[in-house]
Amino acid sequence: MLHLPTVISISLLLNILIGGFFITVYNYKKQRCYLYLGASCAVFVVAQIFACLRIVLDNTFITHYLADLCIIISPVLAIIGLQKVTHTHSRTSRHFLTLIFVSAIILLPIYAVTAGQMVTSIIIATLFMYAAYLVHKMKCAAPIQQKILSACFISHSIIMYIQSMMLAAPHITNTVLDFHQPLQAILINHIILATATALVLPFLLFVNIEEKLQRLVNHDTLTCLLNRRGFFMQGQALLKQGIAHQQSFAVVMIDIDHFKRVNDRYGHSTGDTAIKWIAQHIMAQLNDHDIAARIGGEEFALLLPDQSLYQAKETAQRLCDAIREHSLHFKGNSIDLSVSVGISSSYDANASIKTLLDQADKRLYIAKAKGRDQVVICDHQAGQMVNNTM
Ligand SMILES: Nc1nc2c(ncn2[C@@H]2O[C@H](COP(=O)(O)OP(=O)(O)OP(=O)(O)O)[C@@H](O)[C@H]2O)c(=O)[nH]1
Repeated sequence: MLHLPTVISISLLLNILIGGFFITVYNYKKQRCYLYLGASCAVFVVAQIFACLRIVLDNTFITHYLADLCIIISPVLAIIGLQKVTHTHSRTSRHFLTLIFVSAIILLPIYAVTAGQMVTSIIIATLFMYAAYLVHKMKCAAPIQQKILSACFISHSIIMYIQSMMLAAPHITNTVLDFHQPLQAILINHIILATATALVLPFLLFVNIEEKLQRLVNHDTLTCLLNRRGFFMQGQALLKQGIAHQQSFAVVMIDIDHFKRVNDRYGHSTGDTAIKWIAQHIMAQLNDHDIAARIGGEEFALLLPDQSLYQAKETAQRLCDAIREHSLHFKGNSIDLSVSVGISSSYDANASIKTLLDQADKRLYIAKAKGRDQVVICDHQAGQMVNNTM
């Protein structure tokens, strides 16, 4: 069996370090999830100190009542911190305050007897189950760590339920049962699991935040499509993959016609709505593996894997038709829009997103020059231009 004072000392030290780390991050980033997680570690440390005082202090109000209350408050703070990360905190914080208040009242007459410990175990077992559910629901790019954290919370919850049953057993069966050893083992497990949870949590949070930052860096906030950077990154990866499978690729450049007039006539906010409206039309034409981006003010780009030039032309044509045939209705105005499209395609193993985009841009320029609202798939070649004029 592990030596209890050693386990407690290591746990205290780790929780102080991790709590201090969270508070430092909070001071730097001002994100309240870190404050709650830091506070959770701090309260866990206080709970352990209160509980350890049993050795030298004969005051059950501090060593049992306050210790138990802190043991309940610590996971509550961790859960609120987790909810702030997952944005699921809307109304539950008030419920947690009520839970702490009700626990404080229930424990008051029973904290010095076994029932107090039992109630505390059941409350924190339930809190840990809820925390496991929150972690399980989290969208995260670190599935292994997410599973480890979930497993920590679930096993913690199970041992707390077992502890409450062991504490209740002698009273229910009316016999003297000696659970001293197993209860001590549970206490050690409880301390180890709480500390392990505090260790895995920061990693998961940083992966989560890194993911959000990546999203912000690679996506356009107005349309939620990829931005130019995201298009180049994802596009190049997709292109490489496709070349390995000898797939063809089409790159499509789309530009809204006379967009300046929309801004000048209806205002910039209507212009923004028009950009979003066009983005929705674009999304409606895409297959699962296609990628779409807003690569400039009123310029969009698509990468259509496994589509020939002519298949891409059909897709672009459908898009042109849909935009022309519908009007944008906004703030009492009915606005007619159209787009011009240039497409390039390649089977070439040396093709890059940049060269395909440059070629598509050239063809887009031709579409504009030819009168807009049309798809062009070929440069001037031998005096002939293959295009589709409306
Ligand atoms: N509302 C809004 N307008 C934007 C945004 N980004 C760029 N623009 C506007 O888009 C317009 C682009 O104008 P131009 O490049 O002259 O092109 P155009 O008027 O669309 O004409 P053609 O492309 O030649 O058909 C400019 O007026 C920009 O101010 C944006 O995010 N929101």
